[in-house]
Amino acid sequence: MRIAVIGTGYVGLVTGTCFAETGNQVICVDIDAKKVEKMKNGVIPIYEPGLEELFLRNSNEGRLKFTTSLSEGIKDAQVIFLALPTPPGADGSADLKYILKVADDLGPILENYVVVIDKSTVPVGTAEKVQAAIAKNAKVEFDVVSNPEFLREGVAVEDFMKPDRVVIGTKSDKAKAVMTKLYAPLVRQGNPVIFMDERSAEMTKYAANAFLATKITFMNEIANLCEKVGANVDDIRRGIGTDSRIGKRFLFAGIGYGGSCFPKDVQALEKTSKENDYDFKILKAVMDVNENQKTKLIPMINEYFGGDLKGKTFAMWGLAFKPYTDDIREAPALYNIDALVEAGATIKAYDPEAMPNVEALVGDKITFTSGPYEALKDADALLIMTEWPQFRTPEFEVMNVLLKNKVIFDGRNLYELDEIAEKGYTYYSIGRETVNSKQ
Ligand SMILES: NC(=O)c1ccc[n+]([C@@H]2O[C@H](COP(=O)([O-])OP(=O)(O)OC[C@H]3O[C@@H](n4cnc5c(N)ncnc54)[C@H](O)[C@@H]3O)[C@@H](O)[C@H]2O)c1
Ligand SMILES: O=c1ccn([C@@H]2O[C@H](COP(=O)(O)OP(=O)(O)O[C@H]3O[C@H](CO)[C@@H](O)[C@H](O)[C@H]3O)[C@@H](O)[C@H]2O)c(=O)[nH]1
Repeated sequence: MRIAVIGTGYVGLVTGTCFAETGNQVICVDIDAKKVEKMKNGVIPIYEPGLEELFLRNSNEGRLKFTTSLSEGIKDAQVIFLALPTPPGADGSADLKYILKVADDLGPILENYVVVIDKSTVPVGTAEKVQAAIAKNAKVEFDVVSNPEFLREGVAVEDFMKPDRVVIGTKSDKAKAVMTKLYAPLVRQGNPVIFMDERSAEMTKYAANAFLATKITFMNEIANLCEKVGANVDDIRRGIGTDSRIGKRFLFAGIGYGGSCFPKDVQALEKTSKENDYDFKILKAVMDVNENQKTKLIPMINEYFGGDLKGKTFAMWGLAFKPYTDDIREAPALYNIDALVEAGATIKAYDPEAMPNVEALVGDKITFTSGPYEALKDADALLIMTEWPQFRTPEFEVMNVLLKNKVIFDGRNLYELDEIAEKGYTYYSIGRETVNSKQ
């Protein structure tokens, strides 16, 4: 099949690359000329495990191409994916300007029947808006389909190539046939393609993200209560996660959810509810709890240092919003950097992938080190923001020498309490008893 993908962010690049890998001819279109030039030269613009290999193979074998020209990109395409940003607008609702601009531009240049696919996360009713925007100037038949994407950053290739399910919103039999053929190589037995109408498909995406954000937030609230009653949230997680009705995944308490999706999508769904005269109370509570959770370690840090952080130096391990990505959008680390710098502290940070992105954002507000141990030298404490696997089994003997105080504030519960007590550390974590080795 001949496929055009408009927008080469995370979703566009993974969609284009994976569909090239299944034997299609793919052209990716982006207005960012520098990025397109890079990709034409075989340079992948994001860090995503496993993607570069597929990107290079399919580029080299001529199945994956790049252009800045929309008309060149969509020429002879049978399907056009819209993988464009839908950031929060001033009022929190998803801003559709990128999607509707491309829809406007597509109308006059379509030359034959095509299926236009909304891959972006868009509010209910967007497929109808896209349909109307294209129809204003279209001279040929076309269908607009809602096909939300459920991939997670860090495991995006795996999620895309072996999806739990594919959701397709369309009432057109012609579009259904095209979509079925397109996804046939990706859908394993038992992992279905689920057809529904456009509005339900759009709503499914928000329901999935809001449900997962709520699940995490529920555990964060359980963690906050555990701290007050002297229980251990990790035991609670194991205790409830083994109930198959609850499930083991997305029950990890921590310093809140971040990333480019959960925060904006929960906000957008709440906005949709409001616009439709529905008071979605849970979502408001989820946003409220998550807001506080992100800087949950700050009061603990203040408690330890007697409320004065001026002149203190903190080593920060992890900056990305989650491991295996360089994405820092809504990363809890950024909120902690702001709070600590505001309080007069200095930060030395290390992240295996995300340092260039943070540097571009915060400049010399903090310093960066070439490895995790370099960050510890003369630091008053260690803060853990992201659960990169290399932080899980550190050389405590090396740490003992470098850190000024044997104290760790861990936003990701990386260490067992008895292990850390044995090493002589004071250890603050989430939803667990504080290990106090100060005396
Ligand atoms: N990032 C994820 O993990 C993820 C997963 C599922 C769904 N989504 C959704 O997918 C959508 C895209 O997300 P993303 O993270 O890939 O976005 P992104 O912001 O990383 O990238 C979007 C790309 O679109 C390009 N663009 C903007 N206007 C354009 C135009 N007129 N023509 C061509 N290109 C244009 C930008 O230059 C950029 O490269 C969003 O709706 C998001 O909510 C994201
Ligand atoms: O038990 C958990 C699981 C996740 N998180 C946090 O939740 C956020 C999101 O994590 P994750 O869902 O793994 O990453 P994303 O790449 O943002 O993926 C989410 O957002 C995408 C964009 O919509 C969807 O496609 C995915 O299905 C959905 O999982 C991160 O800050 C994680 O640290 C926790 O705190 N505890």
